[in-house]
Amino acid sequence: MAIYKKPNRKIWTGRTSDQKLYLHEKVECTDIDKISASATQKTIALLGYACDTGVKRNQGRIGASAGPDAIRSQLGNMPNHMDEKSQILDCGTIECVDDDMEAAQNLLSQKVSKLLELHTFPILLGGGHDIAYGHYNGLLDHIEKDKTIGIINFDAHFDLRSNEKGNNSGTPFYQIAQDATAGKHNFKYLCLGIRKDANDRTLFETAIDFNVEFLRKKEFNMQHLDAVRQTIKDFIAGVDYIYTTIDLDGFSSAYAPGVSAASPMGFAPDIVLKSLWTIIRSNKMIGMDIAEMNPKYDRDHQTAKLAASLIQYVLHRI
Ligand SMILES: N=CN[C@@H](CCC(=O)O)C(=O)O
Ligand SMILES: [Mn+2]
Ligand SMILES: [Mn+2]
Repeated sequence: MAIYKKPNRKIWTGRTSDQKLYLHEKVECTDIDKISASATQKTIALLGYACDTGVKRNQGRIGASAGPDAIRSQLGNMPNHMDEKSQILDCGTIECVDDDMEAAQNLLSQKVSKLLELHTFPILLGGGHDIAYGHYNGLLDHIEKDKTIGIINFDAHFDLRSNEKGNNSGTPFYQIAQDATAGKHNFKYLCLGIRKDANDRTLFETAIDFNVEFLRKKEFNMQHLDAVRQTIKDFIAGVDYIYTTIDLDGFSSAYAPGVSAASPMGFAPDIVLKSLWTIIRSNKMIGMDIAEMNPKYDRDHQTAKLAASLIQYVLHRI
């Protein structure tokens, strides 16, 4: 079972002003069914995915179910540089009940489709990386049947583990690839930040079998900025829409200690921001999420602040 929990206004606190200088003053809390957005207005819709069942099933450190609220808490106190006419909505959270991750993914998909129908741009807050299966399917259900969604994943991991023994936080892109093989859609997947010390040989083989494009962490840094940009641009040119997913464990633990699987050798934020800009400029992005936020292992809210900063970066530019 899964529950849709309405947004909690109380989480949105921070410095106060009479000019909406801070995001908690700009955010409107609204039930998805009560959204009144228009196609001419830019509306960002935040939706939480409070689930770490996939992490638990994948033998990881649990705690990511508290991720969405940890990100909200940090985002609220950030400066608001959004256009006056644009809106940011907190649309609540999907909660996983009795470890029924599939029900949570399913409900998430339905809500994502609804958010697109309402002309909003969804930014989802995780939660384990199983968020990706629910998010992608919600986007897929909304778009025209002959169109292709390209997935851009910032991650240390492919998350292409077989789901033969069940679904978990390490299987979402394998599940999407399997659905594609069954004829549901095209599978186009670019993974940025892959490392040999974080993926075994079989995962590299699976990636090759599914024609996954990827940049290793040694190629995904500011020294290779032009090549990174070109890879992203070429990938985007071959698809109709982009779904962006950021797994916080792709970042080095120096930047993101609060994750389910620690990553000392991960990438740095600067190359992610440059990449996000390339994606945003394409005007093809229809959804984005931030996964694996685990406040239990965070230090000084550093990871939650990083997640909030990434969202803030997108808010002003999309
Ligand atoms: N979503 C994360 N998945 C990683 C976890 C790696 C780890 O536990 O060290 C994976 O399955 O590869
Ligand atoms: Mn990862
Ligand atoms: Mn991942």
